[in-house]
Amino acid sequence: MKIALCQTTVHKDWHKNLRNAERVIADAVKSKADMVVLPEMFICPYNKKAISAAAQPEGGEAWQAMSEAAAKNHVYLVAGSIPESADGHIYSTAYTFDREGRQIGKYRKMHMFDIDVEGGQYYSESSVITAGDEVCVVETEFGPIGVAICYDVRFPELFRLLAKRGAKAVVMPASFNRTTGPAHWELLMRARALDQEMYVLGCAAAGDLAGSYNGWGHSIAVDPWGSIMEELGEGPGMLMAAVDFAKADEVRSQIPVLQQLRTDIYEVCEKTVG
Ligand SMILES: NC(=O)CCC(=O)C(=O)O
Repeated sequence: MKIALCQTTVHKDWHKNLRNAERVIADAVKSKADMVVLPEMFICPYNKKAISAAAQPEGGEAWQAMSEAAAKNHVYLVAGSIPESADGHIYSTAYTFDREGRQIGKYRKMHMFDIDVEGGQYYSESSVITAGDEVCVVETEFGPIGVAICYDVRFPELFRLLAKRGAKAVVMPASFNRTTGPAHWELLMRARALDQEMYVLGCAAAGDLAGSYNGWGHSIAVDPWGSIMEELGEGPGMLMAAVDFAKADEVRSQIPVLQQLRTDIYEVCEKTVG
């Protein structure tokens, strides 16, 4: 399976970002992508005002454009994240569409990026976004693929749940920053890949020093052995990762940590919410 990570620049005008997304999706398919992934909040700058202004319900203009782009290009599409308005809240939502443009997955970012690093990055995502509470795995003809978003990568429990649901690859729309990016991004992506012996593919927004958020870029593909397959720099670009689900099986059989878990002593289990 070929998965394209499209590291786009995010402009102020969300219509412009949608048109750009349509262009990069078509380009990725020309390069034979089976699935295209876009960055977290690819339609608007990553700040409270822009997120609130671009928020729209499921089925709204951005959803429609992405569904049509998936169908037109006959490709699976993880449409980054889009600010979704629902019940008086805004969620950071990753919709996944199949090759016919049907929605086959909906993931609302579960862990809020609320940090305050002395002399570095401050962010209070929960002041605008409401956290989701459902784990998401989408079915494709290649196998099940998990979806998570950016800060979620710091929570191994979520990745354990995704693996328990059968995921051998997890795709992650993301937008790390220049404080934690250089220190943690690669390390976290490799750690999660190795924990569950799965592919972890992070699609970040391009860095933009003139923008309101200090994005780090560096979209990355990590294999089930924990090796970096490829990593982009800060500018816009596309990374094409060849994902072979048999490789996850191979690593899992050679180092069978997932069978050696001491579930008699500890366990990660999913609680039913609501
Ligand atoms: N958009 C995000 O969730 C950013 C996460 C991040 O930068 C981190 O350090 O974690």
